[in-house]
Amino acid sequence: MSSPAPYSPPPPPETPRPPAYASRGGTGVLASFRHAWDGLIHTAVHQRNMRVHLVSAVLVGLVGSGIPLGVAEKVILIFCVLLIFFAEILNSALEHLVDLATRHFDEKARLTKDAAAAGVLVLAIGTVVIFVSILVNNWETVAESGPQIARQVALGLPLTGCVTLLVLPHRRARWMDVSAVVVGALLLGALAAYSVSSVFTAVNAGLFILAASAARQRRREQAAARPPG
Ligand SMILES: Nc1ncnc2c1ncn2[C@@H]1O[C@H](COP(=O)(O)OP(=O)(O)OP(=O)(O)O)[C@@H](O)[C@H]1O
Repeated sequence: MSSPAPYSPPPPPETPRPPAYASRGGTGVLASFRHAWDGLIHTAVHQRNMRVHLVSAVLVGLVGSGIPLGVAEKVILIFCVLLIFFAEILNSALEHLVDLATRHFDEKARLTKDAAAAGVLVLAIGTVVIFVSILVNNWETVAESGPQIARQVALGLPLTGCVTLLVLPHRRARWMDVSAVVVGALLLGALAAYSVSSVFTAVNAGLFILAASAARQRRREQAAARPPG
């Protein structure tokens, strides 16, 4: 005769939580884009690793827009960046799915989340290896690009600082975010004027818009979570 299953107390009733972001209706193509954009912003706001990828991608973009690389190298770098973003977004989706299935410790839940996180890790390590190999293979070009590198560092590091500030989860005064957007946009413009690759300039502009949108969404969520009065 099989022994009765051990008693486990019923889970505490879940307190209703406000939606992470306002759900927008609609089923058209435009609505699909908006939902996808909301998902991207939500991942950037709530996933620490996504914020790390975003800042790292800006650094890759600065290298790509400062040093003249071949088409193949550019395509590989952009593809790696996109692949990491894709993996992190999928990892985040899986985490939500697991949390939806169980709010308790569960071995299968742990395996699922760990496997999804491993997928991102493998891609991130691969990207670093590819990035270093590309720089080593183009070392002559890199060595000849001293002034360009100095300019990318002078303009690019403050831009990276602006993006980092925008994605940081800590509460801060509104003027800090506004200043980061204004200064970042000016730096982007200056970098675009000297860029050797319009594709990487566009990538950095896209990442900057993503960081600014994440900052705006975070402020909205923080304002919504604040007790009234
Ligand atoms: N329900 C669960 N049951 C068992 N282990 C869990 C559960 N939820 C999370 N874990 C473990 O905790 C780790 C972190 O899970 P969490 O949901 O906090 O994701 P996270 O910190 O956002 O992860 P990541 O660093 O991949 O973004 C998981 O990789 C897993 O090992």
